[in-house]
Amino acid sequence: MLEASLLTKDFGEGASRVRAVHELSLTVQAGEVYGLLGANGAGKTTTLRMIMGLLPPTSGEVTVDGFRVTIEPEEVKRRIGLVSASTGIYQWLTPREMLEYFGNIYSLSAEQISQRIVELSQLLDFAKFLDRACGNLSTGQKQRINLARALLHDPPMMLLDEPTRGLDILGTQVIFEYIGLLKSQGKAVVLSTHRLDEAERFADRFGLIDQGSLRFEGTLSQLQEQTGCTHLVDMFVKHLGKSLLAPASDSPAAV
Ligand SMILES: Nc1ncnc2c1ncn2[C@@H]1O[C@H](COP(=O)(O)OP(=O)(O)OP(=O)(O)O)[C@@H](O)[C@H]1O
Repeated sequence: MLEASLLTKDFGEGASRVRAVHELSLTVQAGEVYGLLGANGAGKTTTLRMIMGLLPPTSGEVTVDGFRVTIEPEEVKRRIGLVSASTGIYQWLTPREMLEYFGNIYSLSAEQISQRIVELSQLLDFAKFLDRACGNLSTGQKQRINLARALLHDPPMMLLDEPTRGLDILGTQVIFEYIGLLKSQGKAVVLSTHRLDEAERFADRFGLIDQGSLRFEGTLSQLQEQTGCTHLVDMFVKHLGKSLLAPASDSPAAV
């Protein structure tokens, strides 16, 4: 489903040039949750942005469902949904209007849009406030609309960038259920998070990224074998400890 091959991203020029991601390769299959884990500034968001076609890689390639992001970025975008802590909501629109708006952007027909709104409002339990202004909804209710928006075009692949950041226990629970839903629907999921407990609970495989490079990769038992540690948190402290303590701006390798 997803294949990222030797992705590298440099920011800046000359002496101030910084390598945020260095020759990172990973694959994610349909129905699999891949936990992309790393400290602040490790390169997670930069990697996700390259996968989505929002940021051109300095070198390397991403293929989603057979489409190469450097050649057919629109085909790749069409196959990916993004949930990020910073996604905004249109305060003056109702959830129905907002989903109609995004459905049009994704070139869905009016019939497809109204069918998806019915399905998603049942799945994510927001039928009761479909026609209330988003500005008057609670944080948790707005979050459900954002989750629905990411699924509207029924993409086979979902990127979740720190999806529980800033959420309370109930909001976090909604995200947990959402990940379960994505898995049951056979989506390929990349979950980028600092929350190692969350990752350990949901991910089938993990990539531990440090200073832009994937240092360890595998299932929990493979990582346990590779690192000699039982839990993800111990792997971090033992093997990536220095970067956990370093300020974010010091993390990437200067090139
Ligand atoms: N547009 C940019 N220009 C210059 N440097 C950037 C840019 N975007 C990211 N970086 C740098 O690249 C490095 C990797 O950043 P990135 O946001 O990918 O890390 P991250 O793992 O997502 O971190 P966090 O968990 O803190 O969000 C950081 O040092 C960051 O400062």
